[in-house]
Amino acid sequence: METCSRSIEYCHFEENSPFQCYHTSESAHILYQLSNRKKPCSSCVLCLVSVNCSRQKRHWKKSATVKAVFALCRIRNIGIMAHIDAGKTTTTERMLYYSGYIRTLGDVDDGDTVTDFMVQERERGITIQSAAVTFDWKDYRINLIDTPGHVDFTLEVERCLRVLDGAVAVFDASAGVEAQTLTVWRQADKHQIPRICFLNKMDKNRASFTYAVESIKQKLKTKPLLLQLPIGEAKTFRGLVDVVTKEQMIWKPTSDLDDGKFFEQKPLLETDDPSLFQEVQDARNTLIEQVADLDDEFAELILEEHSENFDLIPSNKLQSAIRRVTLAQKAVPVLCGSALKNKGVQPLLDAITMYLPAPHERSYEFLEWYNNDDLCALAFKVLHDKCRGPLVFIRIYSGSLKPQSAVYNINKSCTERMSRLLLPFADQQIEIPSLMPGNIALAVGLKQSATGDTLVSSKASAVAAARQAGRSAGGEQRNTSDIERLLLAGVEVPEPVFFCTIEPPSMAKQQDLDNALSCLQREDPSLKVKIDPDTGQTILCGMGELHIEIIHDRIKREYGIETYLGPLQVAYRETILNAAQATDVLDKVIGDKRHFVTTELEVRPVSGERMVTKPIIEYAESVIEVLPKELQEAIENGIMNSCVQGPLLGFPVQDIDVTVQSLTVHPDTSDTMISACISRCLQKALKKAGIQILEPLMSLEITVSEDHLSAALADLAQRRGSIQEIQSRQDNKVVIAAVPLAEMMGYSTVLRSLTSGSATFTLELASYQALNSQEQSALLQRRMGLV
Ligand SMILES: Nc1nc2c(ncn2[C@@H]2O[C@H](COP(=O)(O)OP(=O)(O)OP(=O)(O)O)[C@@H](O)[C@H]2O)c(=O)[nH]1
Repeated sequence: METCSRSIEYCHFEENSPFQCYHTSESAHILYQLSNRKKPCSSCVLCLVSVNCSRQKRHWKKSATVKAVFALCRIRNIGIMAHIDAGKTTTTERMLYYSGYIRTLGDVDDGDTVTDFMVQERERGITIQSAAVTFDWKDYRINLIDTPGHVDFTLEVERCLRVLDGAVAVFDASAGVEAQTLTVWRQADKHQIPRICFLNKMDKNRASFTYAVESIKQKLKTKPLLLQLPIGEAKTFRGLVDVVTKEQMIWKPTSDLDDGKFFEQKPLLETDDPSLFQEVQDARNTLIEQVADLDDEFAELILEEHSENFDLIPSNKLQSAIRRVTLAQKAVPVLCGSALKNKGVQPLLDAITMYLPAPHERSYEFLEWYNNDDLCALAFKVLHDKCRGPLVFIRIYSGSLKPQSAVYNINKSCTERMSRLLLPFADQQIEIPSLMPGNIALAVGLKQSATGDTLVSSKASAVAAARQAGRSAGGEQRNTSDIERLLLAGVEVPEPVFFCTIEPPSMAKQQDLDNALSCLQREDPSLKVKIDPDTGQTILCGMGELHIEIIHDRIKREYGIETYLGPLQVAYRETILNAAQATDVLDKVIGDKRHFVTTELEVRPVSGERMVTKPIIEYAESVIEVLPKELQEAIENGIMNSCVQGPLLGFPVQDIDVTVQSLTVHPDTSDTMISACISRCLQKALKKAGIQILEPLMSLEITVSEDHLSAALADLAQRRGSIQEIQSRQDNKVVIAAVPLAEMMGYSTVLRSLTSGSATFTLELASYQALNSQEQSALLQRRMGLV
């Protein structure tokens, strides 16, 4: 080891490390990651930049030393995900405390945690926005994202999962797998994210390690690898045994401050507790067999060297095999603890560094399309800061980013300049001189970039990458799909299910409200804002009652506008009952040009398991043979526009097939006129086909004690609910039902009073179902103000 003479703080050099030291400014030096593509020179491994965190002095270390850049293999981009209230925020808070970034432990119930920093989060004790926190643990850089558990904020979870390399799924050990865990687990499957399970709340009365593990096996259909066994359960829970090393970890209060920082770690001996010793021995053998079944390299090692005695298998060999199995997503390590009682979080941090992947261990097909130095980054979240404007969270995959540099936004087709780069420490940010692949940071100064946008070095590099993408797909030519592939897998924004009007206190405030809504939309793509074409009113569309309530609250607190919300309404859909045809003629002279279109369209209902939100567009052979490409776009725009507002109640039209049977267009006709004619013709055809209103059907899961079960069921019967299953979960009953969303307004208050606050529920969109004719005419009358 030698020390770099030009470093401001200090900087170690190590032979053959893939880093090079650069001195870019007076105040800081950075390390440049060479990612095997450039020649290694004498290299920096660690670079420390001293940072002062002046805000939140009570909470934060006065001067936290933050390493500017880490070796790629020592970075972990990790998410914490779970069902609401499983303890994600509490666990994150402990991680920050043990890693030394906060001096006192915050508590969700006292509203003083670091990651739940929005006023609404602190008041309600829930996570709404995902918060990115960067901290270091034993020479590893952990970029951790605490995600919301409430279904109304599922999109927020999805958005974050895309930039993560690994995740910790937190469970309430007394409840096992709950509804929202299943949702986020499926999301993580979709993004192929290796995971670790943490069975939290082992101190709770009904906590059961065995029950929780069984429910992971059954409901998540995964293979749990038990890396720890609890010592005691519920009130007697006091520590863990590491199954791999057979070491016990016991947390004992050392002083008045029972913060769990210090714990006793020593080998578990047979004399300590013979039955626990045997249990651990058995668990280790089972673990070895499980891993050997899933990993050939480990199986070979056992067969060749240790088939006689598993005890002699070195822990590090077993750990490496567990790591390989976890990265390949063949199984999931399971750990346990109690974040609230400060037990088990340090071993969880060790497991994150040991078993979850570094950025370079994940494979991204799109990286092949970029040259080595070319920037490829994803904007995955936008926050609005009153002083600094929009702050864009960026995950960088290749190339590097520096303050004051220009980037090309592929989604927006524009070049933007960022002014500064910041490391996110919950609501505090620390300025950094550059950003290397695998890292997450905040960019200041990007005016256009929104959640989900792909950023590259320049337009030329986007075009070159598109060409490369086209070549690897086997095509010669660059086409739209190549460009689309360059956009790093878009987040699917679910359609909102609720809407209501929103009005400013006076017309003078309308502009301010519009600004606030556009900022909030850039942050949250699941929030939709529309203008009612008949009344001119602004309409707010969201994912649930809580979502709209939070938006309303934020407009008041963050933008100082007291708005009025109209009654919350359900976002229905329209579809057609039969096939029908319609014709239309548009003949208009504007200036010296004659716009002339005649068309005939046929609509047919599409049936199937899955709903088809966008219309399927087809052309009769006689049309497609002579149809120029430019006209096709105008036709499709007309069809899409028409489907946004159905002819009966103005709700989006779904599950339809539209065939263009004939089309005649005068040469001078503009595209707008073609779209208008097609749109009008389609409305006619839809009306003729008979409109069916569809309502959102929700999947409801209520966890309720046996005493209150009948009250909850009786209430459900009045809400047109159909009970699908009643399961037992420890001492509770879990009711799974399907209920129309229209019947669920204010449900949380009703359920609370029916069950004395003991029941919890989750509500998730399952499908859309047809209203019967009585319900449909009642709805029509209500909408027309007749009842
Ligand atoms: N008994 C017990 N309670 C815990 C534990 N961890 C968290 N809690 C409590 O569980 C509740 C929820 O904790 P949070 O950390 O906010 O859970 P969360 O998963 O972040 O919740 P959302 O962000 O709303 O999804 C709080 O009342 C915590 O005090 C634990 O280990 N044991």
